[in-house]
Amino acid sequence: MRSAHTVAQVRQAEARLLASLPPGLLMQRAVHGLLSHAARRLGRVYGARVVVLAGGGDNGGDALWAGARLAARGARVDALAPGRTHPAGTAALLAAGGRLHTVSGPEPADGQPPGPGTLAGDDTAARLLAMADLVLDGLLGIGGKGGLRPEYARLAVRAPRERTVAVDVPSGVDSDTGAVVGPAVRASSTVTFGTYKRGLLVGAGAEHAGEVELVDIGLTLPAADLVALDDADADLLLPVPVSTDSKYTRGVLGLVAGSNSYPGAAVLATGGALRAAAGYLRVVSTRVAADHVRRAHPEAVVTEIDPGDADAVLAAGRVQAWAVGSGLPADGHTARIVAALLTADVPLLLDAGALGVLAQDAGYARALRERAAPTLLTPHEGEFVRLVAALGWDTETTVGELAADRLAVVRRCAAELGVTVLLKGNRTLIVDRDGLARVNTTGTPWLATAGSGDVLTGLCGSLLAGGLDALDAGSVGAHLHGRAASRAGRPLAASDLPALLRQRRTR
Ligand SMILES: NC(=O)C1=CN([C@@H]2O[C@H](COP(=O)(O)OP(=O)(O)OC[C@H]3O[C@@H](n4cnc5c(N)ncnc54)[C@H](OP(=O)(O)O)[C@@H]3O)[C@@H](O)[C@H]2O)[C@@H](O)CC1
Ligand SMILES: Nc1ncnc2c1ncn2[C@@H]1O[C@H](COP(=O)(O)OP(=O)(O)O)[C@@H](O)[C@H]1O
Ligand SMILES: [K+]
Repeated sequence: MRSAHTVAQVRQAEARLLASLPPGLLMQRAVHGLLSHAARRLGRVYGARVVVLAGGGDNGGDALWAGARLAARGARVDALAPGRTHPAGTAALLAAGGRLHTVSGPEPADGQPPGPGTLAGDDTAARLLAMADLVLDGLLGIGGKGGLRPEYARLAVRAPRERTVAVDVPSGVDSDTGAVVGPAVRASSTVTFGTYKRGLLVGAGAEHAGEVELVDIGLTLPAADLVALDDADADLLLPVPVSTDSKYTRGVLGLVAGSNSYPGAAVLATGGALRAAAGYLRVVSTRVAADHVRRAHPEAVVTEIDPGDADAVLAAGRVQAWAVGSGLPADGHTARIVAALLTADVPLLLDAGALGVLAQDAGYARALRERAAPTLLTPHEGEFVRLVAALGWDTETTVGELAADRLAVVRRCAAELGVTVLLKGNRTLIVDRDGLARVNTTGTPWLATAGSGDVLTGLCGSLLAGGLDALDAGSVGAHLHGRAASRAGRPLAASDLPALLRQRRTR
């Protein structure tokens, strides 16, 4: 399990630790981790060309110190700085034979840098970066605020992604939100200290960070309210049958999905549901979709209903969870079924057409809040925006806020509706009514294909029926869904996913 913390939490933990340690020791712990990572990436340090991008704070200090250690081991190290630099780090680099260039814009005819070293222009900076075997991005860490200033931005955009290691966070990425406003460093790996910063796991920041390595520097942090599951965590949470189980005790899922227009959604959701946790699957569909499901999945128990026949849905039989919406239109028929299922006292997953129904009437908010059993909503971003518009949120503002602080927006929605929200997309977020959050780090952009969300619905519904709470069902479902996608051929079709869900089990 990877835990993420805010800058404020890191600062507090750092202050406590600094008071008990000799000066500079914390930075040296960070430097030690950074150096190991850099040496591993270089393979051979002696003779390698390394460029350090050095901002004015401690993040620059980390990078300069690591540069000094690499220089001492025979690397050719050039530091490029937009202005003044960390004094001790600079002294260490120069003493080890590294060079410092203050980058001033156009090639300088003459002039004095603000500190030691020489003045250099953009062309020199670009040449050194192009030749570098490795670039350490120490422009800005958790002290960064707002978009990069122009003199920082010029260096940031020239760092070659495939050879750049970000120190703590990629410069230009907001450590708390993952938002990227304007130019920012894109790294192929990031070495972060003490804990994951939220911005490394969520939003655009996750994409800029590349692979993230955590270096333990001894910080003591509070329990995290944002975590990412690893394979082992998902495996442990996954319900497995025991010798006393029957198909009923493993959990029965009721899946209301598919329509004449979208029968495939029912087939896909059924495929996902059959390879998760439930021991018995009741699929409730109108005629065309019901026929498709029967043919594709003989093990599903299919009840055929007339459109909108909510009584027939409830009469399909006892279930431990309902999942409704995949392939259903957001119309009056679906509204009747949604209204009936909202009153059912078992966990309920609402997706696609069911979310469309909720978005048409603010009155559903009350029904959601009044439910005693867990509720999981699984919108993609468009569905999310329409859903919260029904709560009176301004659409344009919501879209902007999703880019600026995705986690905060999903938290607000989950709290307001008293439900767990799974917001799909790259780095799917799962947030419960109390604000506890998970971010999914599995998957590939090939999942952006019609129907893959239907498989996820079946999967998460099945996990709810198997007894997981909504936060676990959503996050384990998203984790397994992404893992299946990583194993799929390319291009991926949504119908490839169910069979690939089968291969992961270790228990
Ligand atoms: N916490 C820990 O446990 C440990 C932390 N460690 C390390 O310390 C790092 C934090 O260092 P930090 O506090 O010195 O901040 P840092 O990120 O270097 O930036 C500050 C400078 O940036 C400037 N600046 C700000 N915004 C800007 C912008 N948009 N564009 C341009 N400039 C901008 C700002 O200038 P000012 O606005 O004040 O003029 C200031 O000079 C942390 O990430 C980690 O690497 C490890 O060594 C040990 C353990
Ligand atoms: N760029 C992306 N990277 C990783 N996963 C993605 C990306 N875009 C979408 N996904 C995933 O693909 C699935 C798409 O679901 P959804 O939009 O509901 O599709 P549909 O409704 O057609 O089934 C979700 O699980 C989502 O998280
Ligand atoms: K950085």
